[in-house]
Amino acid sequence: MPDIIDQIPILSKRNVQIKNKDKLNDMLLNISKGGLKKLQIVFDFDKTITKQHEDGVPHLSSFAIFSKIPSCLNNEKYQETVRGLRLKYYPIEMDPHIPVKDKIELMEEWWNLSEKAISGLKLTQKDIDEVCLDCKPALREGCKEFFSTLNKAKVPVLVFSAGCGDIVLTILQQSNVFWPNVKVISNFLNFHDDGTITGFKDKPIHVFNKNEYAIKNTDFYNLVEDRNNAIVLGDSLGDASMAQGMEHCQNVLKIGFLYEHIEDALPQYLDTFDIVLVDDQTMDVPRAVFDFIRNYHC
Ligand SMILES: Nc1nc2c(ncn2[C@@H]2O[C@H](COP(=O)(O)O)[C@@H](O)[C@H]2O)c(=O)[nH]1
Ligand SMILES: [Mg+2]
Repeated sequence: MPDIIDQIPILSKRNVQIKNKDKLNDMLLNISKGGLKKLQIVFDFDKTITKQHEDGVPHLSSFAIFSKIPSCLNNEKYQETVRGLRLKYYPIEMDPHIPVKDKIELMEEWWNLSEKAISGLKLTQKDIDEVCLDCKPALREGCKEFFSTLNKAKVPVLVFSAGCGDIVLTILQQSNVFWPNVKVISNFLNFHDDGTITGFKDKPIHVFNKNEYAIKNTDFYNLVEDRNNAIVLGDSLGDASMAQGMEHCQNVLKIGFLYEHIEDALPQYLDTFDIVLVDDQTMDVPRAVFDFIRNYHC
């Protein structure tokens, strides 16, 4: 069996952690044999397409960016509510000692209360455009090049986010990475004619239900029906299940970006992701894996 991992030098870097090299080797071989015509890529957005931190300063999530829109910023009640929610629920989301099954109900609570908090706010797409330009969240180094390569290679890309879909889409557009091959599934806002938010367009997508329920019967699902290999990239444990809704996928390579609680969280990340990137704010490893698949000749 050819040793694929050794043929991708970057996988030997110190911050690249792999629990089961044989499994990864098989996965890389099968995906490479399938080639690009059988491949699809699913990205989480917050702290996956965007960086987790910039010189140690944590990056804003799409909901945090949303809350900086003037009509949100000046709404004391809204600010107090979302600040309190984030203080209560974010530590739970990231706590490596709380089992995922115990987090699900709490994340549902967070997203339902978030939806309640934003209902009644009044804003326009211009507000969203401006706050994204002001906050200008940094994409991971190499992300723009990676998205351009995937577009040229006609590989379908899904950006699957439990964040605020209107913010996510606007950032992708402003960053010039919203290519024709890219689809977004996220919590898009529903508006009254007068610009008042009535809630999310669909059932809330939180970090632990980004799977089949949200992906079935979408444009993306129909687009990738004959693509049975996937690469899934995320920063939260729940992101590893993003391709769960595509049961036709035979090989799902999961790449996890770990930055918080590294020591405590690493064992769980190694059990969940095939490749764990410790404090890596680039797309270097995913691009090297993709290049290997693209150039593979059996
Ligand atoms: N500052 C806030 N962050 C929030 C809120 N609700 C969720 N979140 C964060 O968003 C990401 C999900 O986005 P994804 O693109 O990574 O799926 C999640 O990790 C939460 O921490 C909120 O109300 N305020
Ligand atoms: Mg994320």
